[in-house]
Formats: sequence, C-alpha cells, structure tokens
Amino acid sequence: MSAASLELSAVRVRSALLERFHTAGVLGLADVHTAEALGRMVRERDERVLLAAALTVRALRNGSVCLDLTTASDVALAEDEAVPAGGVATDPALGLEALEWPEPAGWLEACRESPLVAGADAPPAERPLRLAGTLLYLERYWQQEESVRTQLEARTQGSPPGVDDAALFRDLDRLFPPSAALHGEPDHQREAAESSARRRVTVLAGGPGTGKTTTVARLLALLNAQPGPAPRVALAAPTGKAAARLAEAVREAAARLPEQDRARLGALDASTVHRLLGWRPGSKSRFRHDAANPLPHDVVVVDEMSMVSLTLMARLLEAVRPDARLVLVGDPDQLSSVEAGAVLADITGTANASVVRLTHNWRFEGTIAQLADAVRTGDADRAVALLTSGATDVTLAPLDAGAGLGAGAPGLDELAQRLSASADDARRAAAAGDAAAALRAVEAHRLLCAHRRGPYGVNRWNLEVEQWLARTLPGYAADGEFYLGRPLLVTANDKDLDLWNGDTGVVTRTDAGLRAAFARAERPLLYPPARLDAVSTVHAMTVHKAQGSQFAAVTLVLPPPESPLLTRELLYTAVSRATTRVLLLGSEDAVRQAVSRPANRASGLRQRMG
Ligand SMILES: Nc1ncnc2c1ncn2[C@@H]1O[C@H](COP(=O)(O)OP(=O)(O)OP(=O)(O)O)[C@@H](O)[C@H]1O
Repeated sequence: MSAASLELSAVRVRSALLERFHTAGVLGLADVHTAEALGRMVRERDERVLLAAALTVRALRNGSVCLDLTTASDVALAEDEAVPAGGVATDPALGLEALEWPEPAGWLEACRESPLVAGADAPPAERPLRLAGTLLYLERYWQQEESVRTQLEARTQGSPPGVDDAALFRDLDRLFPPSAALHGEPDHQREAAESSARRRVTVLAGGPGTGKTTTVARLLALLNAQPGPAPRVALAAPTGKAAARLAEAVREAAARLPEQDRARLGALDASTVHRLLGWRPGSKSRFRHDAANPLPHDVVVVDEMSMVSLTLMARLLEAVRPDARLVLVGDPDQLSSVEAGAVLADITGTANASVVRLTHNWRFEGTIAQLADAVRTGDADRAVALLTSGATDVTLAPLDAGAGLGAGAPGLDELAQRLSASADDARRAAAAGDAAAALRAVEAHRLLCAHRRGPYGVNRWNLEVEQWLARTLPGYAADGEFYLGRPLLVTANDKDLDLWNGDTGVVTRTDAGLRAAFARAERPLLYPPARLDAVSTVHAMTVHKAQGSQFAAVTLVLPPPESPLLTRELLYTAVSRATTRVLLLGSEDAVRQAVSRPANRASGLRQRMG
C-alpha cells in the first residue's frame, strides 16, 4: 500500500464526509489532517464542523483569510490548481458535482455550538476557530485582521500630525504646479501629498504610469520642506527587486526636483519590508521591530502594497511608530499577495478618507494602457476589440496546447523569436562580463503562465523553452549548470544574501569568476553560484511571481476558459507588466472569461473597516 493510500485509509476511518471532499478534489490531505487534529483536541464529532475547519485551512492556502460558510460551495474550486494526492475522482458520482454540501443555516448553527469555535465577541485565543457573522477564521488570522483594522483606525482617527500650513501651501504650489495635461481634472497627486502631510496614514493607489513614484518623491520633498529637523525616511517594498525599482524610480523622480529639494532629500535607498522590520532567524513572522521596539523612522513608505499579506501588514503596523507617517503605495487591481489577504484591495475598497486614487496615466499612450484599462474595468468587448484591432503592441493569437515552439504558428513564432533574441543577448552580455546588460537582456521579454503544472503551466514551458534554445542556439547552456546567461529565479527568502522569493537574476562572467547577478538600484548584487540555496531557471514564470517587475515585452499563456485561475486580476497584472508589447496566447473565450471574473478572496477586513 502506498504512503498516500495508507494515510487515506487513516482518514477514512475517522470522517467519511472529509474523505468525500478529499476524493472530489476539494480538500488536500493536509487540510483533512489539520481539521481532524483540531477535532480531537475537543472531541468534536460533528463532521460538518470538521469540514468547515478543513475548508478554512484550504481557503488560507488559496489566499483567503477566512471561509464564508454561505458561499463555500460556490468557491469550492476557485484559485486552486493543486490536485491533492489520492484526490480527484474519475467517477463523476464521486466528483465535485455530486458533493452534498451541508445546508448553510444548520452548518452555521453547528459551528456556533462547537467547542472548537469562539464567537465574534469572545476574548482572544480561547478557541482555535472563530465565527464572525458567516465568516469562519482560524483564530490567528482573525486576530491579525483585528489588529490591522484597529491599528489603521487608531492611525486614521487619532490626532493629526502637526503641520505648518503656510509652508505646506507654499510648497504644494511649488511642487505641484497646475498642469494643462490634466484638462481640468483634479490633481490627485497634490491631494495625496497634502494627505501625507496632514494624516498618519495615506494610501496612494494607482495603475502603472499614474505617477505614484513621482508623487512619492514630491511628497517626501514636501515633508522635508516643513520647518524643523528633516524627517527620517524609510522606503520599502515586499521583494528585493521591487525595492530596487522603487529606490531607482524615486531617485530619478527626485533628480527632476528643484535643487533645494534634491539637496534636502539626500541619498534615498530602499529595502525589503522584511529587512526593514528586522528579520529574525528561525522566526517566520516575528521581527526585531515591533510595538515594543518600533522603527525609528518618521515617514515610512511601502510600495507594491498589493503583494503584502495580512500577516506582514499586521507586523508592519505594529512596528511603525504610532506618531509616524505611513504612506502605502500600490495598485489594488493587481493580483493579491501570494499569502493570505487582500489588504490593499480591502483598504481601498472602503470609503476611507486616507485613500487617494491616481487616475491619469502619464506614461502610456499606446494600446497596452487601453487594454489594461478595459480588463480592469471588466469591459470584455473592448478588450477583445483592442486585441484584434491590428495594433502593433497588443495581439491575441491562438494556442494549440499540443503545439510547441517552432511549430509554425504565428504567436508561437513570435514567442520563439523573442526568447531566442533575449537568451542570445543575455549570453553575449554575460560572456562580456556586463552584468547590467545581461540583466536588461533577460528582462527584455518574459513568458508568463497562470498555472504551474499541466500543458499551460510554467513547468512545461520552462522545459520547452530550455530545449528550444538548446536546439536553436549553438552551444546554449552547454557550459554546465550555471551556464552563462542562465536566467535565475529565487524561490525562497535568504536574508543573509538579501535575496527574496521572486527575485530574478542572471549568471554572468566577472574577473573573480562566474557570478549570479541580481538587479539592485546602485549596482547588481553578485554571488558565487555555490552560495545560492534556492534558485531555479526562469524562462517562464507565474504571473504571481512577476508582480513588482516590469518587462519590455510580455507573452502570456492563457489557460482554457474553465481554468479557475483565469481571473481579471491575473490578466490585468500580466498586461500591466509590459511596457512595449503584449502577446496573449489563447482563445477569445479565455480573454472574455478572465475579464468577467474578478478574483474572489474572502476576508472580513473590508466589511469591518467599512
Ligand atoms: N504630474 C506629472 N506631470 C508630468 N509627468 C508626470 C507626472 N506624474 C508622472 N509623470 C511622468 O509619468 C511617468 C510615470 O510616472 P511614475 O513612474 O511616477 O508612475 P508610477 O505610477 O510609479 O508607475 P509604475 O507603477 O509603472 O512604476 C514618468 O515618466 C513621470 O515622469
């Protein structure tokens, strides 16, 4: 008997209901085991409660902070592509359609009565689960949500920071002069800057090119120009890559400021949020800086907030001094964090005075911006019209799942040509020892997938591209595991090397030997390959991992319309990674399906803050 079926038989003895949900492919073994372990703690025998607990654990894996018991059956397959070992029945009678879900009112009642579940008003940490209305939480996540909500409220409703009004108005007029390009629209950049001076929390939300970084540089100049000592400023982002981009972009924007502001701003650097908070070895979620030992900074700016999970947000708010100014920057329409939570989308979804949305696009005039906008606003007809308009910067081409590179299909041919050009340029630059050029070459084009596994997944495409390049570029990847120009993806955080899950790099030659180079604002980080613990080759990556990065050209492999991963946020995030060219490989139906399906992450934050 295999290990999986042994484990399954152990499950079978205990809960037939959980086993049914496992066989149908809804629950993984880990979900079942966690729920049963919880059940044993208090001798809970009601299978419906155990099912609710297992589904709550599963929901977390898929990014939801909690489970809404009234809609649990609708979202059974949402977002997840993981097929649990031994799960997913081939017999339709055992499949998803045939599952019998508990009747919601009785299910809620059973949970309410269970010794496993605390009520919304119960003191903290009494029981492992908590039911707030129809939302069931693991206690830890309920507490984190509560902590984020109360801390944000305390900061937005507490006494405002002191401001010299005369200086503020003078500098607002100076730094945000009226712009004819706004055609009479309100200047939200100025509004955001004023908010950052007058409030302890400002949320600066906007899509690519709406001037978020420009505004950050100017609002820092504004705060610096206030009378008194210059504020201590921290800039941070969730990944090393995003932090490097932030530092570079803020410096560029600062360079366009008047001399007096530039001088006062001084050197600006950015770090990852983990590094800012003081990562502690052996602890996944605790940091050196917390409420008892807060950060010394007067102004903390965090970019790419859509990637920040609920857990990290709770820690961040604990660590920022209550009297400091916090500026949260990001694009709430992008995919949410890999870990549970949709904090930025939740905060910007409430009628909160501290949220300022930038709407004017200053950068893109081409079709990419229009496509991103059509996707973001759920306009499938417009998205398809743009994709089929013959525009040179956006195209939709069909993809036959069985066809590979070199098959002679127009979309695949363009993809193959871009892959070859980027690999060849990277290899040449790496051989010449030009790390920065090699990094630029691997970022010239990126192949993105929604899935990890299967015919539309990263695993297949990575292999396919590697084989294609080896076939068509003589000598490609022939010089060992760390071959020159090999594109790298960091797959686990390594605080000692300042490398973070999702960072990308390239293998290059240096005077000291082969090095893995990773983009940073000043100059690339260079490490001997032997020092890298967790890297893989990245010819293709998931859209999730591409957040915080930008590429000249992006090709997205669209899964079939029925894929649960095909959401509006996924398509928007993929399209908005590109600056000059978007190629979608897939069907019009897949595009329509994506545009019309917003991701549905359960969290109670929006409701509780509303
Ligand atoms: N008020 C403005 N007037 C003129 N140009 C502007 C203004 N705001 C931004 N820009 C220009 O628009 C471009 C995009 O701005 P910026 O990089 O700040 O946007 P962003 O929202 O940070 O973009 P991304 O998220 O893609 O990095 C830059 O070239 C910037 O100089």
